[in-house]
Amino acid sequence: MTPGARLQTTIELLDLVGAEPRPADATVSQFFRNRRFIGAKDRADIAQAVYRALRRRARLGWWLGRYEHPATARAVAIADQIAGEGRDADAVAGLFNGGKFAPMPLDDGERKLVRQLAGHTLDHPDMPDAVRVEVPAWAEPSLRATLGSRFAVEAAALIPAASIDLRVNALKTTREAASKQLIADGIQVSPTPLSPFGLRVVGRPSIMAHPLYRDGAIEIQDEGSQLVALLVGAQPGHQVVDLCAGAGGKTLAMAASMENKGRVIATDVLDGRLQRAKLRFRRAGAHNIETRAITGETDPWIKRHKQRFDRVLVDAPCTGTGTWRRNPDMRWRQLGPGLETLVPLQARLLDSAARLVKPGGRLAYATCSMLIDENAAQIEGFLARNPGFRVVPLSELWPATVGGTPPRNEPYLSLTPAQDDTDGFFTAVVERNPAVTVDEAATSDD
Ligand SMILES: C[S@@+](CC[C@H](N)C(=O)[O-])C[C@H]1O[C@@H](n2cnc3c(N)ncnc32)[C@H](O)[C@@H]1O
Repeated sequence: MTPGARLQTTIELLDLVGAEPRPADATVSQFFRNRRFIGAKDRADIAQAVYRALRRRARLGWWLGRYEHPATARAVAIADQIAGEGRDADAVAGLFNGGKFAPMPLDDGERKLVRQLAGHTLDHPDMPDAVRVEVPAWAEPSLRATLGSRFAVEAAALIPAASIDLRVNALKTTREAASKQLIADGIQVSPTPLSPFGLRVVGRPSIMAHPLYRDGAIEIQDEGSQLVALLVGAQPGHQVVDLCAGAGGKTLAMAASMENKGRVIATDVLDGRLQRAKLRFRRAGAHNIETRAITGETDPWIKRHKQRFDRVLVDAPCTGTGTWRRNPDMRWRQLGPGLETLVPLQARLLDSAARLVKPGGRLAYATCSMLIDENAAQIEGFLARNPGFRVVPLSELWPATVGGTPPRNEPYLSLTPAQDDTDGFFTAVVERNPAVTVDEAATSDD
């Protein structure tokens, strides 16, 4: 492809990502599936340019606002090239020549924009803090409340692309053996610092084509997710519920901790996701998982299974603010429900999940959010409503589940990209008072 054709394709894709009501990665994959004639190198360059513009969207938008130019995909691409990449303004203008597959010539407004942007760099001292670190207005107050003086550092760490992490499936192999095989096959990996089952991949090689992936011996899973699943403390023989199991990533990790002994029930409101997860369970050799579609947190199945389970995980639907490194478009386009819907839903999920927990059993609550309203504030609200539960602090939990000492001496685990080089994750574990007998507790819960 010529540079002009690559730029035009980038603009088309930026337009589509903004218009399609689904996550950018789904739009990007579909776009290339429909254009198999685009070679691998061009595809990688175009995808990289699209993601780069999404990661800089606030700053590019700020420049366009400064020069009162509408934020069209063409203008975003122009600003990205000149202010973002430091390319010569005339050379960029020259790509808009209306040639075969190249972008149409610039209009008057765009020509003016090119002149105005010439010589500027992406950051500018007049930019508000939140723009500089790419935080949208809807998340800024909550993120500031959570992070305090670490706001700018943490938000900046959410901008670059995340590494690929693998979880080695202990049902099939060991971390050492998997690591050896991957390295022998030219995929550079190193052990993750916190998860004993994690490998961090260098670069972005294709993992899904590797035999270890096809055999279910490795899964793609952020180190943070691996830690969440470990902290649940599911042991061989336990009865476990993964209430919001989705694609089953954490279900599988728990099944591995249980060595296929005992039972995990994976529930979700989306049956399609559970059906797809089943294939994944099979590939991983996890035989102790049952799936069950539920209608929601008030499903009668929950009432019928009061106090039956040793461990219950609520990996709650959330804003996903901790995953912005992987999904940069999520900052700007709210595809799912907002905080005002999610916070009460999370509280209801917690209260319902609590009903399933045996005396002495544990309820783990996790989000991939970094907002206090979805995290510590939820647990505090839960404890106020459910005095029969106590927090199991990280100092007690970590040595027995992950092993070693926790990264910080805090009651809950709050992983962040700046501190831990993981996605932003929150996990709290609470335990039902073991002294309450099943009958008493069942009555008090009705
Ligand atoms: C964060 S995702 C779960 C990711 C999954 N645990 C994993 O590790 O791959 C949250 C899930 O909650 C599900 N969900 C949303 N509302 C729910 C409800 N009321 N009851 C149960 N699941 C719900 C969503 O369908 C979604 O799959």
